[in-house]
Amino acid sequence: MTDLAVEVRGLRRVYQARRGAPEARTALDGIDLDVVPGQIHGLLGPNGAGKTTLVKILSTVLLPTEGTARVLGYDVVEHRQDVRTRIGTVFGSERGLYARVSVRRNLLFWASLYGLSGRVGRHRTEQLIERVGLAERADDRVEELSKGMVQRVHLARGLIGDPRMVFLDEPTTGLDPVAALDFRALLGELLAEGRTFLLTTHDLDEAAALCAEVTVIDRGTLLMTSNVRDVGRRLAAPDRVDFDAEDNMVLEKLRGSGLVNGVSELDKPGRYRAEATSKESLTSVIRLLADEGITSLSTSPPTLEEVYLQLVGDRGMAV
Ligand SMILES: Nc1ncnc2c1ncn2[C@@H]1O[C@H](COP(=O)(O)OP(=O)(O)OP(=O)(O)O)[C@@H](O)[C@H]1O
Repeated sequence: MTDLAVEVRGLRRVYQARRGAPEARTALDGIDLDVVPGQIHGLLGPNGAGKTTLVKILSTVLLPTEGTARVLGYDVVEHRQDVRTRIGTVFGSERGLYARVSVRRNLLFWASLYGLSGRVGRHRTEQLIERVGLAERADDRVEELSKGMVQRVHLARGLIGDPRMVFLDEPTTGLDPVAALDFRALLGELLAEGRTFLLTTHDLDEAAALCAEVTVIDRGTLLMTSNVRDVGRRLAAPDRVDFDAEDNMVLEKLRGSGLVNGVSELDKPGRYRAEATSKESLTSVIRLLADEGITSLSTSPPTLEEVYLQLVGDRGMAV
């Protein structure tokens, strides 16, 4: 028995050719993934990378073509029901809720689908309504709510079975910044209760802020799994050096040194960023600056966004 919340090995999924789609399409081409319990694990990748396909297999909605996937120790094919009763799914789209029915009745309905008894279902429903901050709107129809409120109902629905593992597919898409922050704060609380989340998102700042680990996939293959803090160190990309300079001479010297790819001015006037050509040249850049009497130095590894862009490259826009 594994201690991992999600353990995926050699997972492939081919969508077979059919009328209207004459060619078979390989959405996942041998993915391995480990998700440590009690964390938010980010799943990143451009459109069509295979993220939704992976999440659908993990939530037992779709069968794999090859390979294995276990969720909370249970095989998604052989122990489908064990997986289903222990997971929650929150998809960013509007599916899964009855627009003309109240928040409360929607949740009661999902509680009964989950097999909760009337009393437990009612209790859980009231708890979750409170939890997601919708007590005053509980009798409103879902169609009368704002997008952010609907997302909260989705989250409440995903939590109705008190799942240990929650799959979130772009949960903050379309939310205003304040609503997105609220949503993230709520995730933080849920995390503290010992749940595990697999979060699909296109928002790299969100991933960097929320996730302990991130996995990047593209064209059905894994490009990287990394701890978010170490993500910048995963690439050969060299660090940057930020420094204050009053004198253009220093900038010219640096630019002519062959040690940097470029020097650019940052938001603050007089503060610059030099990108070293390699890890080795970084030391020489620092020495050169120090020799010029510049002491206000700080180095930083590439951000998640920079790493992502380097991995995915111009595939970001191409499908
Ligand atoms: N039902 C389907 N039938 C055929 N091909 C499909 C089906 N669902 C997805 N695909 C294909 O599988 C590939 C992966 O799609 P998937 O939806 O998993 O990507 P994604 O990473 O979730 O993309 P996005 O970020 O756009 O949501 C794509 O090429 C897509 O066209």
